[in-house]
Amino acid sequence: MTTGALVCEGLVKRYGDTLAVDRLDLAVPAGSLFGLVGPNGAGKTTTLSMATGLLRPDAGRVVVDGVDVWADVVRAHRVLGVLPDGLAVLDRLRGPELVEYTGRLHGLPRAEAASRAAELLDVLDLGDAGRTLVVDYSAGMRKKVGLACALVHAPRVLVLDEPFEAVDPVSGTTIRALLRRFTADGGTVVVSSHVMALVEQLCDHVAVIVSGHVVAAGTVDEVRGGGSLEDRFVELSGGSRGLGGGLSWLASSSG
Ligand SMILES: Nc1ncnc2c1ncn2[C@@H]1O[C@H](COP(=O)(O)OP(=O)(O)OP(=O)(O)O)[C@@H](O)[C@H]1O
Repeated sequence: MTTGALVCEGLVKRYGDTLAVDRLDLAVPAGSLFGLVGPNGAGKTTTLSMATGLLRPDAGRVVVDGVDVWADVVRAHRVLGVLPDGLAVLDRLRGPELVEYTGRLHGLPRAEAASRAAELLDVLDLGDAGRTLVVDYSAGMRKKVGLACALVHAPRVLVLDEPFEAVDPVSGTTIRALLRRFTADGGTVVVSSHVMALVEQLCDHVAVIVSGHVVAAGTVDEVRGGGSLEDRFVELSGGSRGLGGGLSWLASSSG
C-alpha cells in the first residue's frame, strides 16, 4: 500500500447521475504542506469530506496517520483537524465557547480547552470578538473560528477546505505562519485553494484534481514544470474557453 500521512485509494462518490469523485488516488507525505487545486466542481470538497470522515465514500479507502478512517471514524477524528467547507457549527455560541466546547468534545479538561481557545482566538485576532455570537461573525471570522476549532486538540493532520477564503491579508499572513509552524513541528497540512500564487508560496506539494480524479501530483516544482502553477492548472483543466463572442448585450449598459 502507498504510504503517507493521508492516503486515499480508489475513492468514488456519486450524487445521482453526477460522478463527483472517480477512483481517486492521493498520497500526502508526512510533514508536507499539501495543496489541493482544481476547477469549480472538480470534486475537491467531496474528496476532502470523504477523507475526513464526514461523507461516506461509495468505494475506496482512506488512511490517516495509520488509521483507516471509515473503519474507525472516532479514532480518525482524534488525529484529524478539519475545517470543512461551510461551517455547520453550533453558531449560537460565542467564539471562545465554541472552540472550548470543541476541545471538550475531544476530551480536553475544561481549563486546558478554555486556555487553548483563548490563545488560538488571540493569535487569529478574534480576541475582541469574544462577546459576539458566531452566527453574527463575518465570513472571514467564521473561517478563523473554524480554524481554531480544527486546531484546539493539537491534531497530527490538518485538512482545510479553502482556509484563506474571505480572510484579510493580515490574518492570512498569520494563518500561513501558523501552518508552517504546524508542519515544522511534525504535523501535515492539506489545503484546498483556488489561489495558485498562494499555493505556490505556501505549499511544498500539490495535486490537481479534474473531473473527480488526480491529473497531476508531486512537489510544486514537479507539477508546474518550469512555468507557473497557474498556467499548468489552466492547461490541465482544459484551457480557458474565453467568452466566445458572447455577452455582447453587456455593452448596452454603458449607453
Ligand atoms: N450534495 C450534493 N448533491 C449533488 N451533487 C453534488 C453535491 N455536492 C457536490 N455535488 C456535485 O459534485 C461535483 C463535485 O463537487 P465539489 O463540491 O466536490 O467540487 P469542488 O471541486 O469542491 O468545487 P468548488 O471549487 O467549486 O468548490 C459537482 O458536480 C457538484 O455539483
